[in-house]
Amino acid sequence: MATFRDIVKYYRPYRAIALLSIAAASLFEIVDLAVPYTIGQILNVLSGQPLDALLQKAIDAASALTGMPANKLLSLAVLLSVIFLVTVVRAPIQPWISSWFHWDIALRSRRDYSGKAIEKVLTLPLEFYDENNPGRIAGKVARGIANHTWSYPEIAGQLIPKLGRVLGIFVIIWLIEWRIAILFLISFVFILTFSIKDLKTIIKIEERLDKYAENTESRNSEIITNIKTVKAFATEKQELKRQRERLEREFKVVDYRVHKGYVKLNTWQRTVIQFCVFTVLGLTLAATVGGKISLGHFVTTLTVSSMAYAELEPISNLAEVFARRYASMLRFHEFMQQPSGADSKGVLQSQILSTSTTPYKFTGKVEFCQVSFGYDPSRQVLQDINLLIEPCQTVALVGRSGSGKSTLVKLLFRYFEANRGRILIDGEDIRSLDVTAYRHRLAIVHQEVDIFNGTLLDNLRYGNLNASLEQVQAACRIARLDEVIQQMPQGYHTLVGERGVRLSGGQRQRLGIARALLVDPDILIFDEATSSLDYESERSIQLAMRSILGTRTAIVIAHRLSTVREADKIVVLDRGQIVEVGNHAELLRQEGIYRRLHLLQETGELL
Ligand SMILES: Nc1ncnc2c1ncn2[C@@H]1O[C@H](COP(=O)(O)OP(=O)(O)OP(=O)(O)O)[C@@H](O)[C@H]1O
Repeated sequence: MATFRDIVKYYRPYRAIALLSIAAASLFEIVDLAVPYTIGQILNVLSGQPLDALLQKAIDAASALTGMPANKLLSLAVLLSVIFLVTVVRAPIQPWISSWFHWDIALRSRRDYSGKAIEKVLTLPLEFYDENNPGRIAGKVARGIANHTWSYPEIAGQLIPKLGRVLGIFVIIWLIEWRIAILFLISFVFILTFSIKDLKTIIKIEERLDKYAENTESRNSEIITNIKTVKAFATEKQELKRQRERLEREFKVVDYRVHKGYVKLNTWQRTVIQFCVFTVLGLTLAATVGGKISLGHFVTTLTVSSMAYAELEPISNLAEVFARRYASMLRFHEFMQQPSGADSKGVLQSQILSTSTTPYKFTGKVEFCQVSFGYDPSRQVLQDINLLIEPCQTVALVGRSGSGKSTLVKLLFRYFEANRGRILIDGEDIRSLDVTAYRHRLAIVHQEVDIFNGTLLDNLRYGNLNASLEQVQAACRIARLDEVIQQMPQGYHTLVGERGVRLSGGQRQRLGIARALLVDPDILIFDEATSSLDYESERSIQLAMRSILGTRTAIVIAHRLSTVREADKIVVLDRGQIVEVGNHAELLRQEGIYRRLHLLQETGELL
């Protein structure tokens, strides 16, 4: 569970400058108190009452220095100079000494943590993304960072200096009349203690609210991502109703619990404050009438104590705003504490160093030795997998849905680590290799090929930024994408993705194949690459694949057996185990699962 301390740690790199700027801001707030004090003393000069001893000494010193008599005029001149110093002279200095640094630190920290959040996003394990949708993650990060940025200047530049000012006021009143100072202190402690108690309760509700907001955002993002399904099933009304209910629930908590909580807090605070101001007025007046304090001190005490009580409202507002933001800052911290994936150790460092690390080059021989794996260790998804893939062989993985085909590939990519057994590439355990350099030698064509916003060329070069145009064109020819590109308005420079031309499913897959080829991988994996296409697209992709197979190790996961007929080795998986291995003809003779699947498809039925 994250705490306030964890949040403060975000500013640790700027500790020294933060402490200095907070001290400077507090000092300026305290120096400000010289104004009501000096005005009190001016009143004493004007009404012929004695000045405070220290001030009188200063005036005598000024008289000695200038040769002027220590009269009313000199006293007023000295007092005015004090006011000039702490107001006019201070004015241009204050923003640079205090405000500049508060925002500078907040903005630096925002830059640091935005970078760290992206780092986290890039290194979180894949299963995290299975459990949390993009809307939820993006919302958490955006709210957390924004709230951090706004909170720092308010706390460091306002809340703490204001508390410093209240402390200064207490000292002034103490010097004038300690009994009033005690009353002032008690009232302050009382108000602040009860305010903090109330705020703690409200923070708890805010935490709940933050979770509600996250759920709503998460569903919004799902609606946007799955809008085609929403429209196809005509569930707009249903979605709207559900979101409205969520918003209503959020509103009720915000309005009746949080907002009402703040108004109640404000109500009693104001009443108590006004009562305290009134009491101080009564006591100070009594002390003045009783001759215990001068008229100047009466004015000073009354002014500074009113200033102090007036500070209570902004202090409480700042605390309130902080409380509203606190929950999302804690949640952001919890997100940042998520353990990075085991596969990501050193990923970012090795990417930076990639130019200096020697790239791997494999023949493409892969061995799975007694590999067992379960996402949840108590439920094995793969059991005792033993499989040898020779260099440049084409191996097809076949089996019912959920039999573990994709999981096998995920293990090969090191997205997850096997619970038991080893995976070897050219005889080396893949766990002993640098994960980034190793993955650079692998490429996969997914069923759904991701397109990034940019030109076709950017998308093709995604895995290999150094690929020349000739290499790109050659890869596109093999992937049979060249004829598609020729028809595009700007050829390779046509914008695709979010703000560009929409590509069809088949075109996307061919782009995926060309992109994978440009990496020149030692092992190429086709993950059900043709299962969602029409016959013509499927055929052109099969032709593309045919010209690649045999040039490197290839693993094909396919539901349509027609695409794997020509594989050197077909591996049939069933409930996480290899049950049959052989080529097409051999497996047909075995009269096992493969033959049954084959017959099912021959008769036109889908798996
Ligand atoms: N991230 C995950 N967390 C937990 N269980 C998972 C995860 N991914 C897959 N599984 C489970 O592991 C088993 C094997 O899934 P896998 O995706 O490897 O099968 P598959 O043979 O590729 O299926 P399909 O052909 O339908 O894609 C299934 O029971 C599935 O529910």
